[in-house]
Amino acid sequence: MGLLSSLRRLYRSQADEARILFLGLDNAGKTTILKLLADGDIQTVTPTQGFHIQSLIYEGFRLNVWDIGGQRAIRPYWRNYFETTDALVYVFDCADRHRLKESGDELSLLLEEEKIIGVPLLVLANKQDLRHALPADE
Ligand SMILES: Nc1nc2c(ncn2[C@@H]2O[C@H](COP(=O)(O)OP(=O)(O)OP(=O)(O)O)[C@@H](O)[C@H]2O)c(=O)[nH]1
Ligand SMILES: [Mg+2]
Repeated sequence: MGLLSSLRRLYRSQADEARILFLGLDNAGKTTILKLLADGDIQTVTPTQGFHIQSLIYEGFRLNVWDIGGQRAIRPYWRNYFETTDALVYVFDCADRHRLKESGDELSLLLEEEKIIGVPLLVLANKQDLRHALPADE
């Protein structure tokens, strides 16, 4: 799977597991992506209150993904999860054009955080199946 191999490449250590942080605005699709990767049922996905941990195994490598809720009230708690993170995945809802700026602003704030400096970042342009979605390269 492309995303899992990308995450594996982001993290070049010899260790056999990594801690990955999934962030992005509410409704971006973080939990859905993880459930799909884990072959889970995406019909039952509801907004994440707090956080959810999903373990994914890729070619013998374990990714422990911390999926944090993106609702505005929860965002101040994102920083509590920065410590010991090996990579950060930031998910954009490309179909929600009204909130692209808000999402970009949150990402900019994140990148100013000292604990995140040097942590590999993967930006995921989600919801590309929707006709009005902004293409990933934009
Ligand atoms: N069309 C489309 N819908 C998607 C996609 N990914 C997620 N969704 C839908 O987007 C909605 C929100 O998905 P979630 O996975 O709950 O979003 P989240 O980022 O985890 O949201 P929070 O937990 O509130 O931070 C759900 O209705 C999903 O079915 C996608 O790639 N395409
Ligand atoms: Mg969620």
